[in-house]
Amino acid sequence: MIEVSELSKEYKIVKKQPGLSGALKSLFHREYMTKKAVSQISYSIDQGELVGYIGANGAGKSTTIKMLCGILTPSEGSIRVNGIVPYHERQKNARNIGAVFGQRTQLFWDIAVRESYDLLKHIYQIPEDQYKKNIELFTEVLQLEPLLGIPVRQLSLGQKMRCELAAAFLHNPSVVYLDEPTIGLDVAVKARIRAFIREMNQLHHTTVILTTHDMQDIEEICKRIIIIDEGTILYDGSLQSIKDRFGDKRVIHFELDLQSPFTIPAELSEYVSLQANGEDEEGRISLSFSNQAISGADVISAMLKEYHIRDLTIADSKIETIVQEIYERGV
Ligand SMILES: Nc1ncnc2c1ncn2[C@@H]1O[C@H](COP(=O)(O)OP(=O)(O)OP(=O)(O)O)[C@@H](O)[C@H]1O
Repeated sequence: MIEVSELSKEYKIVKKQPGLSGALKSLFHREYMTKKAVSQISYSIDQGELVGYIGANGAGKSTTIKMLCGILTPSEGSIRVNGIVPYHERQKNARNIGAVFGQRTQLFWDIAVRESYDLLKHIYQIPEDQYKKNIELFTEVLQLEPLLGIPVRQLSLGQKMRCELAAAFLHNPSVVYLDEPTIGLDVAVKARIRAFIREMNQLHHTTVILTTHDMQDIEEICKRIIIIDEGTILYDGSLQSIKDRFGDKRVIHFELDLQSPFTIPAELSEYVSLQANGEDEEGRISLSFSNQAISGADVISAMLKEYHIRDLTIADSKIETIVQEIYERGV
């Protein structure tokens, strides 16, 4: 139902000249350079799939989602969503999709939430019974009742996000794109939002493409993940198979009293590696290793012999660790 083939997107950006004279010069003569944000990606997604679209900052996730929604036109390649080319038929595509983009709102700022929903009902021509049913269900699952009479501008971030999600699903779209739907929210609101997304998928077989930096979102919602790095796909497959493949990876975060720069103790050098961010001024470092090769207890005891450890935490979310490893070292 979503077919992406050899998709690329380049941005044309103005080359900045240094200093005031450079700024003045560029008023008259602009030099451009291109930035390849997405490069030759291909995949297909079936109806009803829950896909996590993940990658480090600047990897190309939002650019891809914007092309899927029809907001941006690809530089090369093609997209079809339910047979529609989104950037050619934006309006037709919009009837089939829902979207939530982080901080931006599709609700009307100055009117009560319920009135925004009424307007969306007219825009999408949602039949009365479907509208009523959805409002009732969404109000219950997302606990919207106390919010419906309030203008969007008076809502907190978490309240607004719950209202946004309801708006995105109101017309029973076949695909919903969610860009960071849980960013900055408290644990209870995150849980409610995740439960809502799962319920919508079960009820209507809605396809959900979710970009997030929160690996708990991925664990709780997605069956498949696509990892993107510098515009290309690093991994596309089931969450379970990546866990099976990399599930032995562990990370321990240490806070050390360092007198000199950190070096890995000789007895660990074969088994552990220092994570890419190295050490910070507080003496914090992270070591990753395979627990097939060495146990966490042995890593800690070797560290204790050489360093004074102020504190340590063992990374608790496996997928978090795996993804960090993949971002740093590839698949
Ligand atoms: N409008 C734009 N003009 C020029 N370059 C852009 C534009 N939008 C994004 N980019 C660049 O394209 C690359 C991919 O950006 P994109 O926003 O798709 O990444 P992302 O994976 O969504 O990142 P994040 O997790 O930080 O949201 C980045 O290098 C970014 O600087």
